[in-house]
Amino acid sequence: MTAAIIDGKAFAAGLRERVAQRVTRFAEQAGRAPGLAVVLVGDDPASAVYVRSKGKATKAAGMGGIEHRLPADVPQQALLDLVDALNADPAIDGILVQLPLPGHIDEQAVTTRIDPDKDVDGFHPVNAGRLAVGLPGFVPCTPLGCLMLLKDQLGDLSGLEAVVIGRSNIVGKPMAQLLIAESCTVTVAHSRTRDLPSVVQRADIVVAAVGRPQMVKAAWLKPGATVIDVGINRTPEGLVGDVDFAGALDVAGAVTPVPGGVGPMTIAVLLRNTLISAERRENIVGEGAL
Ligand SMILES: Nc1nc(=O)c2c([nH]1)NC[C@@H]1CN(c3ccc(C(=O)N[C@@H](CCC(=O)O)C(=O)O)cc3)C=[N+]21
Ligand SMILES: [Mg+2]
Repeated sequence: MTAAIIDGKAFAAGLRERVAQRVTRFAEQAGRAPGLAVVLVGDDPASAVYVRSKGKATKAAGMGGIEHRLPADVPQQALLDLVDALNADPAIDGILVQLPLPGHIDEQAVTTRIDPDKDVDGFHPVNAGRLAVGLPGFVPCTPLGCLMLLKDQLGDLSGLEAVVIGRSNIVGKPMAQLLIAESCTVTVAHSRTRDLPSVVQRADIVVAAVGRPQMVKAAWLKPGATVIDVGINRTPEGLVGDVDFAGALDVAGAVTPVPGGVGPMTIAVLLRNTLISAERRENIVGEGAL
């Protein structure tokens, strides 16, 4: 048996195209483009690469992208002051402060300073709360991108057994909330889980977000399972996910590759969230499905 390879890169390109269509209509009605501010502190090369690709995608979608670079030793107060200024700027619809931040800066303090209605990352506790209770808000880009791929692959998810490996605020917890809302039976596994192989064995859906290269073994999977690999691990052998991809191809029903799976979805959903923020802020009803 050979699993289907879920083409996240192609799905993301389609989503970006649909976003760009709606951006055109937004700009006609609002007299301006949606604006996304990306803040990068320090000069970590991997972060700089992500920020650059976000900037390119933003412009390709017809949006305004404003990049703010601050030195690695910037005082926390200066970063908070910048966030305050972006919160108050009517041309800015979305604010993203690239994580991780240097050790002297309290990430929670920064994330919580962003206006929840410009928080296109969905990291603010108000947005986490909105997701938990089913109110409209911003959903973190990576788990929302995973959900889009799952629904595209499987249709209705109701009643399926889903296992999320990882309990981060950025991926694991919001992923679990989204799957609960789709009426899956959800298990969240983590580093203290006893007998992870047997937990994964019952899953129709596996979302792996642990950050450990090829940690999820093919032998753990239920035959036909749909496997979403959120891991992006840089190894001497190149970029690899959290799942043994080659092995999974023989057992799974469908699996996302790394690269070309979840990663491109993260950026496409960021553009979607920024467009939705702009439409809400200008009271414009978007037309055309996303
Ligand atoms: N506030 C904040 N929001 C984020 O969304 C955020 C962040 N901080 N910090 C860093 C992580 C990482 N991240 C990725 C985005 C795109 C790819 C992506 O496009 N990956 C491609 C290419 C990978 C490559 O070649 O490096 C792929 O998987 O195919 C990956 C990772 C967003 N992040
Ligand atoms: Mg940190």
